[in-house]
Amino acid sequence: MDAREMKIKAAEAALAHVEDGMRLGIGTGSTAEEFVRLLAEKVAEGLRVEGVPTSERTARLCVELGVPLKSLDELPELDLTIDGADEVDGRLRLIKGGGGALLREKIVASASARMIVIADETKVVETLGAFKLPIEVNPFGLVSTRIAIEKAASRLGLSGGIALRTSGDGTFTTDGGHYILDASFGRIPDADALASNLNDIPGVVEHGLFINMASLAIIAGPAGARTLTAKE
Ligand SMILES: O=C[C@H](O)[C@H](O)[C@H](O)COP(=O)(O)O
Repeated sequence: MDAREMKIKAAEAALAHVEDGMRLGIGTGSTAEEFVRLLAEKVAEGLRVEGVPTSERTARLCVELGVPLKSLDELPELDLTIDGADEVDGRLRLIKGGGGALLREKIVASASARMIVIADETKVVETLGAFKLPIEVNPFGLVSTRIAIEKAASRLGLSGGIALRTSGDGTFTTDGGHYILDASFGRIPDADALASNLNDIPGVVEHGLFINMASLAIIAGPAGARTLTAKE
């Protein structure tokens, strides 16, 4: 089974959690897009759902495939969000934002009664941090904010490069008009402490640590899909 087939397996298993009439948060990324394709087939067969997309990219795909959309202001409380992740640990803590959609993803997941993560086996880790942690920042005061992040990380014994994300020949800009700093910490032994320290930095708009948000992860490997629930 190749990587795409594993993503489809995880997306198929997630679809089983979608019920008629649900208000859905719809994630961003290649795995979430497999979910959108399968969801669109069910919508064409008569399933009634309303989706809130977590990015302009996801919104475009939903419109193209006929998945009905609303804004989060129109549907401020959602039943379920289904989204991908860049890393998942045993407590279902996540790193997200590889595609730059972390802010809207976190807002939408927070507005949802449940969040299910879909991913292939390669995303499951013992300790978060091998994937560079995306940190969304306000362009104003970028250098000061980067220094504040370095100091906060250093207080927790973390070090590593913090790079401004680029795209093509310019700076990558999120749907919200912010920049992303990708932090190469390598290993984040205390993700909860890092999340809380980053939350305290004014120039940080949001970070890619999703803690206590996912209630279930559907992980697909060569042998099929399995579910993970948070270990106590
Ligand atoms: O900003 C992007 C999102 O957090 C994605 O859900 C994450 O990067 C995983 O994407 P993919 O399914 O393409 O690996």
